[in-house]
Amino acid sequence: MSVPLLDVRDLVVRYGTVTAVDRVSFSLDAGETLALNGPSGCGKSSTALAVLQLRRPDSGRVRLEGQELTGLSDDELRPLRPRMQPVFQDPYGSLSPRHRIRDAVAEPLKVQGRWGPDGPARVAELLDLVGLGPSYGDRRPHELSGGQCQRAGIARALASEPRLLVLDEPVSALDPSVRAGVLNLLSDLRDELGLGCLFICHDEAVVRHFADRVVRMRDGRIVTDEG
Ligand SMILES: Nc1ncnc2c1ncn2[C@@H]1O[C@H](COP(=O)(O)OP(=O)(O)OP(=O)(O)O)[C@@H](O)[C@H]1O
Repeated sequence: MSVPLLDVRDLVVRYGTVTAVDRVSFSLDAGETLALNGPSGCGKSSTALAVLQLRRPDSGRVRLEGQELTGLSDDELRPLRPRMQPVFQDPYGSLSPRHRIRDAVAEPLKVQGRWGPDGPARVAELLDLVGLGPSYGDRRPHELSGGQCQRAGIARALASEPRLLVLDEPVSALDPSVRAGVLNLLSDLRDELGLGCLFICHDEAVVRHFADRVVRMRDGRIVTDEG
């Protein structure tokens, strides 16, 4: 039996007396999109943060490609973090306003020791992959539209060569006219690169269109798991 890309078991996240995520379990394969859907406050973002280990879960397990993440120290997690990359709702929030897009996309390559003579070409390739021509590399985030900026954020995430994208409402802040373009880009990347996508989304129509499977949450718990 093959190991799932992501396996989450009995995940619990508490904020004081509030149990935001209450024994949530699901798994996700490479090349698959699993949506977490449900009303505001049901625990979707807390689940995403706990999967990414940006908010350590109070209990439960998170395994990425069979490797247990919970219980690892920050130092032990660091080399594994590139494998799981977040894309958040605010397209401008993930990019420093001071840096040109080219530098934002190059940064993970440099930090991870993968910057060499072919670095600039790799950055151009990543921008092309998300539908941004090379001239966008010269711009700063405020010189891009929300949709273009989200594309640049996706290019930066891809620079880490992730296996898993955790997409937390990636199109909710965008103009409705550009949402479909960004969603289609994400589906194409998922298919081309065999990425697993954990897709947090409150919009039922978007979820139906984009996800292979849907996990619905309410009050921190999973209420159904379709598919
Ligand atoms: N940092 C925090 N401190 C205290 N309580 C929090 C914190 N973050 C979330 N919560 C609470 O945890 C519960 C789940 O919130 P969470 O943001 O995970 O849900 P969500 O489904 O993503 O909601 P939304 O769609 O509105 O972002 C809510 O009751 C929320 O008020």
